Amino acid sequence: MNRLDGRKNDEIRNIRIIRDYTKYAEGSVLIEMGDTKVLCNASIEDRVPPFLKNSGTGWITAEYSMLPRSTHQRKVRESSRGKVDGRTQEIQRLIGRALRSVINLDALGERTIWIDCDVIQADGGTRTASITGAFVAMADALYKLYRQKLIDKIPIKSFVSAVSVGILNGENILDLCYEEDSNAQVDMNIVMTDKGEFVEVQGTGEEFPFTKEQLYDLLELGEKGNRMLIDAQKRALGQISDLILGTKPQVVIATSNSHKLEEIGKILKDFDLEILSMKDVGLNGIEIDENGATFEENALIKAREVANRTGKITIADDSGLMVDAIGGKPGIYSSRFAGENATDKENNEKLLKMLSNVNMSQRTARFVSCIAVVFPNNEEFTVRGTIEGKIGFEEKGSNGFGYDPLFIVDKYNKTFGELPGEVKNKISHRANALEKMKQEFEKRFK
Ligand SMILES: O=c1nc[nH]c2c1ncn2[C@H]1C[C@H](O)[C@@H](COP(=O)(O)OP(=O)(O)OP(=O)(O)O)O1
Ligand SMILES: [Mg+2]
Repeated sequence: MNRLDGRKNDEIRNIRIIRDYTKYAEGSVLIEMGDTKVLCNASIEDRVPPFLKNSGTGWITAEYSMLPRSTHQRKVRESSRGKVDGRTQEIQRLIGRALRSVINLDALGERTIWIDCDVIQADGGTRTASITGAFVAMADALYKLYRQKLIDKIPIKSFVSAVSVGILNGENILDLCYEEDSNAQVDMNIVMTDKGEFVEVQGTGEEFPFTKEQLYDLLELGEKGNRMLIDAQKRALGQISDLILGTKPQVVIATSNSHKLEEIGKILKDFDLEILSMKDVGLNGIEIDENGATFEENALIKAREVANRTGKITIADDSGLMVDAIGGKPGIYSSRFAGENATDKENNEKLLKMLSNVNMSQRTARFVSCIAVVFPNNEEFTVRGTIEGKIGFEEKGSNGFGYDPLFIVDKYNKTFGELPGEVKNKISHRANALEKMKQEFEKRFK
């Protein structure tokens, strides 16, 4: 069957989760599922309803509302009508139940999390989108409490999301839009955790009762949809997701240079990170056009490309040698100094030749390493490290790579080729850049 928007039966609509959407709420998320858009805000209040007073336990409650012009025809505001209708009540209770099911309310302490879901555009599945978005808003709000050290861990037991499934013209379909929903014979909302458990199943076959077999098939489809939604939540939450799940953040080192991979990996050892190579993420050998005008631009080009392809935190390095006597060359062209596929040896020979008439005092140079870090939510930063030295008259030592045998480190009067790797990794341009990166990470990971 061809669906209205060309989707396959088991495909969800395009999902977009935008965090920090408004500025006052502790957690604020705009979730879009196709044309359905819901603003989900989570607010923390330092008290609980009377029935929980002095119990040490927290509470989560939700309100849901549709803006007047979220639908085809204007809908009177419930506040103007003076009462909340049955559908609204039913939905807000559903949202509250779904979120409470995954929170350890004891660990929350005597606090209430208010969840406000306001539908700004409705195209089917507003209650399910509300749950999926509200979970992210709630996680953000709880993370704030955690950062303020008001709670010692985020009291989330599982992720939770919701999706609709249904039977339309005899076929099982996932994530119905409004028009599909209004014509469906069977209509079901499925709320699930990341462990594949059901929190709630609401299914009706008003005109067309359904069989147990059909129910099983629909549950399976719902499971598939929820898995994709929880992936999207994890992506949107980034590091917070790792904190909740107790998993190590995965970081991809986007380099085709095995020496760099080794150096960066060693320097990052004291971080609680899972380091992945290009090979680990199946991107070994991809070509990235380093056409930027600066080290920073090139590092960002590499990191963005791999972050986009993997959805993981990505680190890239763009580095090179700058020699004063030749106006800072080879600079960003260091790896292709003697031609597009030049070897280290060819590059070194070319450099020695260009400097053959330059005496030692004029052979000052520095290595530059620019490290770019790109996060799945498109946040990014760059840092730069350098080390000063001089270019020798001949290659010395066989440690390291690239221009290392020619680069005499001021402090040691030895080349990087002669110095042991441990020494290089403590003082190099890359070590300096990574130290700055570490400071940036500490701001984000603690
Ligand atoms: O510690 C170093 N010791 C010696 N030479 C170095 C160093 N750090 C950078 N260099 C030189 C090697 C290469 O000629 C160029 C980097 O070029 P650059 O494009 O950043 O790296 P790349 O192409 O080898 O790997 P990739 O771009 O996949 O990360 O600077
Ligand atoms: Mg390169």
